[in-house]
Amino acid sequence: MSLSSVSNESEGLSVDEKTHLLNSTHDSEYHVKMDNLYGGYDVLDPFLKNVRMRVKRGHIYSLLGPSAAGKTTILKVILGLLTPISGNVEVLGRTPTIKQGKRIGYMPQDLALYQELTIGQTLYFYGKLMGMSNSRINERIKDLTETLELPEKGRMIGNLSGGQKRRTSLAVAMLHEPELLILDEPTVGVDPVLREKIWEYIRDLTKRGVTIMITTHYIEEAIDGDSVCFVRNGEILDEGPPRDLMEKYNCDTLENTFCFLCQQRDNLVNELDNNKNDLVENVDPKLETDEKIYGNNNNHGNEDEIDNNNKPKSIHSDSDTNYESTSRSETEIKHPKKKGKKKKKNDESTVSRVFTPIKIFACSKMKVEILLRFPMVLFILIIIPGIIVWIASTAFGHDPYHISFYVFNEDEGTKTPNGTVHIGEEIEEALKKFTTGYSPIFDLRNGKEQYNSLKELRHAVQNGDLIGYIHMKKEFSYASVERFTKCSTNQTVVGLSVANVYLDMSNVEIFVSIQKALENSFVKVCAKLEQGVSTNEFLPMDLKPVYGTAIPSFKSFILPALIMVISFSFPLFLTSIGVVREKILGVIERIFVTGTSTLDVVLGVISTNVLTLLLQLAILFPIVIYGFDVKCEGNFFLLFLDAVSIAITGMSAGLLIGFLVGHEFEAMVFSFCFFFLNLSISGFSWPNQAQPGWLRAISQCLPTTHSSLLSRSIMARGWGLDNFIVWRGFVIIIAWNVFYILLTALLTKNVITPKPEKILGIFKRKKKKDQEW
Ligand SMILES: Nc1ncnc2c1ncn2[C@@H]1O[C@H](COP(=O)(O)OP(=O)(O)OP(=O)(O)O)[C@@H](O)[C@H]1O
Repeated sequence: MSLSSVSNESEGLSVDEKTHLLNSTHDSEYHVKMDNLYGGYDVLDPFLKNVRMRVKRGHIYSLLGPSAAGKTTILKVILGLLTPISGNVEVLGRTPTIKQGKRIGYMPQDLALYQELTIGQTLYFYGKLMGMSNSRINERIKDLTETLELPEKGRMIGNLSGGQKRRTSLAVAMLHEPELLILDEPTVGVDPVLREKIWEYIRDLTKRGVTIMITTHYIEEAIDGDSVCFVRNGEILDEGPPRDLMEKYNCDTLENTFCFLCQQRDNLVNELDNNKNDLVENVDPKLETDEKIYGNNNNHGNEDEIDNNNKPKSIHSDSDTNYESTSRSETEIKHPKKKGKKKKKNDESTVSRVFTPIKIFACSKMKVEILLRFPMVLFILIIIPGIIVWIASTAFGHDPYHISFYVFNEDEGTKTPNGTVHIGEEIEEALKKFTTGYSPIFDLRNGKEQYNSLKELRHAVQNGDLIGYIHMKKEFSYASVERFTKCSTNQTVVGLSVANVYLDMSNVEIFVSIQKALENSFVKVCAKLEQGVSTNEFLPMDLKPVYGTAIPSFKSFILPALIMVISFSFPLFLTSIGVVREKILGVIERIFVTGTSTLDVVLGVISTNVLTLLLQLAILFPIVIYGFDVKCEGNFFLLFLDAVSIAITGMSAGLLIGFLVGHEFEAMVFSFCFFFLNLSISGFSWPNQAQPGWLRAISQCLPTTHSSLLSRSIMARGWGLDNFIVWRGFVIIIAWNVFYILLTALLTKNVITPKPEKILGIFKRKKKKDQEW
């Protein structure tokens, strides 16, 4: 490779990376080297066993094998998406990490494309993640459109044919002209003419020093490659130039060669199984069997690399690799050495910045472009919180009205010096007048023909025809006058002056409203009996509000917290389900392979969601403050900050859930549980002060509790950042954000890590594939 071509291909690389590229292109004959590699999705049961391979620079290397043979798994190790359990692996002269991005192009087996983006938007997005300039991206789009016969760049991926989608996916992998191109079944669903063109194109690429690793089901197309590698059940059967292998095993096709190798391997395994009992004592039969199977059958094409004992030579000394060079027979599976201590100098160049603004912008732009594909959904998404709050403001906080209540008034009245008084009737009148914002609370039904006895009334309440009734006895007025004007303490008099109220108490809010209305009606009527005593003075207490109004409104209590609940829940659900969808599509993996960090993705998601949130709040706040007269006594900016920070908490929790689970259904269930747990103890609808001590302690740690408290404190109390409760609330919310984001970054450090999958067995996603070709 010439220096000029190196500089051409290294566009967008850091100085370290460029230096390394120059060194590596001169130093290394191989772009991929693997020795004694064990790895897979289960630490205790590695799928890849003793894999050894050599991929020469500028060669086309085909991985051939049946479905579920482990071809994709090998590619994932090379891409740094899967950490090996033991053994050596070196890609472009380094231990692979997902940060090697720009030097590798990857076309996954699944399309891994956003169906809602156009071809141009997709290529622009990945180009930006690769650090390419706009003009370079446009040039490459033009080249690739010609070479791969792509449809015009304005076409949406979702509307393309299977073959066109596959070619677009291939174009993404080739866009930045990588040194190593990894293609997982690029020719599936592509017509024979185009398949030939793709092979011609990749052959052409190899002339420029590009290495191609390709998996294919069309086994015979690999005949034109430089090397093939037969894989079965996670083992390499043999590798080498295709025609050499055919000659070696005396077969006329590659397919027959593969069948021959499989047969040979099965015979060996059977033979070993039969002899198992004869094996020497004290030798672990499994190890012995493994050694014979994996050790002796590694008849690779590069025989110069194999020592006299037919064991592959270690290409690297222990000092220049992160993994111990060891064969399975020498020692049990060893875990990778702790990284960092013995990090190669080369590896340091792969440590990219924690986040890159241009990548964040690219992620955010791509999300906005997808959102704009669904204008109706976007519109609903923006106005729906406003509608929810409007409906909630209309429904919450008012006293119930038109409650079916019966007054069973047997009171016959009594004579006083001022005339005859009918207290029962007066109470009935007072109850009738007791109205809420809309209507009288009570829908008094007192046609005596309807209910003639207390028994009938009780039955009506039991049947749900009435919510309750009040019974005033014949002597009710007489006894009330005796009790309140003459201060009689006679027990019979006191008993007769009591009206009995029977209520369906199953609904606490209705009970409280009825109780309040009854008490007020009684206070009004009975206070009149005490001459010269006004209604106010009947209760020797005057309530003066410090915060809020003399008659507290439930709306002022619930709406500020509801804004925060909405700000938290929408991003939580949308993000968790969105991330899982991207994971299933394979785009997350593809994005990570470009060297994009978790933080870039997270910040991209956050910035898009904050944009949506701003629009939501622009509708929501005016509805609450102007439409429903819930005053904001404090700093409006702080209230806004509260909503944004709890929304980011929702997003980061959603990201964490999304990265942890493997299916949309799981994401939905986990998000629901998480949301309702938060909601039920956050004091949103019932004061935290009512919770038992242990629950209160938990709720005091939750961001949602503090967000609700903050919104009420800012709106009703007018508190600012000088108040301990306010800044403590912000600190706790921000701390949770940092925690969720760091945990997500940690879990996605290696996109597929065996460890979390092992620990969280329920998240394990097993691809069940039959072993048939
Ligand atoms: N994420 C995963 N978690 C657990 N097991 C997995 C996962 N992905 C693949 N496997 C399993 O690993 C084995 C090898 O799968 P791999 O995808 O490497 O096969 P393949 O040779 O690429 O097959 P195909 O040609 O059908 O794509 C299979 O048994 C598969 O079920």
